[in-house]
Amino acid sequence: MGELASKYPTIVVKLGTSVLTGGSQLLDKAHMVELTRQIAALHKAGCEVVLVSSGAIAAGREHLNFPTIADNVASKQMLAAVGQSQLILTWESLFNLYGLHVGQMLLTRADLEDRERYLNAQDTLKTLLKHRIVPVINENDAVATAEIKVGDNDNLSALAAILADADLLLLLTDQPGLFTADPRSNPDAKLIREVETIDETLRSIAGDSVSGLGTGGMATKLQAADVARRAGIDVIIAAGHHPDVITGACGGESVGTRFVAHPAPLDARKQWLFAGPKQSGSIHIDAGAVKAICNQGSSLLPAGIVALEGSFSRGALVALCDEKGCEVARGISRYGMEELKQIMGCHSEQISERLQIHFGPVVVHRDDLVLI
Ligand SMILES: Nc1ncnc2c1ncn2[C@@H]1O[C@H](COP(=O)(O)OP(=O)(O)O)[C@@H](O)[C@H]1O
Ligand SMILES: N[C@@H](CCC(=O)OP(=O)(O)O)C(=O)O
Repeated sequence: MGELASKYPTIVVKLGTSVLTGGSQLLDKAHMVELTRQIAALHKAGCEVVLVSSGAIAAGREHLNFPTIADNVASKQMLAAVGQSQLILTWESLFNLYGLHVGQMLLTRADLEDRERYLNAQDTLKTLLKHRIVPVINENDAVATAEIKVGDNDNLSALAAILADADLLLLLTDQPGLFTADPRSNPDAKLIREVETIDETLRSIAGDSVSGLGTGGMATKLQAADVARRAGIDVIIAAGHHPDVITGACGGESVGTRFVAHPAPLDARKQWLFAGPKQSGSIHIDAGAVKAICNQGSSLLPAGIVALEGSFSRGALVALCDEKGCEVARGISRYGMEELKQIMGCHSEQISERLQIHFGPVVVHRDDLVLI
């Protein structure tokens, strides 16, 4: 590596709308130059850097001179369609200052849900990196409907980090990190420097976005951190306006809130399982099954099922919930909802008596299961 030393060979930097606009209604181009300079320095030092850039909707509003339009999905999709091209033009011209090119990748959940499409997206991303082009990722807002949307760029950036096999996910926002409460409404809130586990208590302090600019606030950043650290990726949430924040974070300086990567990360297929598809239903299981799955590494058998929710077919991703309704695991069901209605609560040997076609004694195999 060159003069600048980075602890992390592959980095995903996510820039929220709050950073790109500096809280205003306009893209803050001067600050975008500053962010580009830092990314280019890392690039020069030999790092692979992926950018997840929000700001399409804000850029569209600005480019159309703040039009009076209906507040609905179609209007937002129009703004995103106009703004995304402005945004990518801006990034391309800024990276050109440093002799670099960008490559645009617009993704939706549908691109990541299907394992083959996921692997295709991964190939494109890795080829861009191999050719030293800076991938710039955003959600494909212009076409994404609610059903196929990731919905926020924090979660999208965690998926991008998994796709890129990144070592660090850097979430840059308008706050110095995760606080003990939303600092906008709690002036006494304290910055949390390091997080080792993400649990319900931590989730309860991470609120939504109140600025009207961002999507998801700290709540989606915590979800993203959870997904990424389970994949063995360090995560830092920090202020996008902090001087040299990108180069500093990559050099190992203490900035913002750091989430330590899980010491025993999920393997590649389970990372995809946890991060890619949406659950299409829930299987409620009894206390014995919870214990077997969570403490003994067992598969789910029909005997432990007490109730079913939603509608899903064989091969779908489902949530496994305990008797209180809390999700304890997530996995691929080898039986569809209608088949499970007939075999729930029964012993595996009875499956063949109850179903004409059966797919083995196990409903969710331990290899297709991720604990929450
Ligand atoms: N515990 C918390 N610590 C820090 N910020 C919080 C917390 N809870 C909620 N927030 C809010 O999250 C916002 C950042 O998220 P968001 O508005 O979505 O920005 P971005 O565009 O960067 O994604 C902050 O402005 C803050 O008001
Ligand atoms: N895809 C949208 C941004 C969605 C989003 O998550 O925004 P943010 O919370 O600002 O990162 C856009 O480009 O406007």
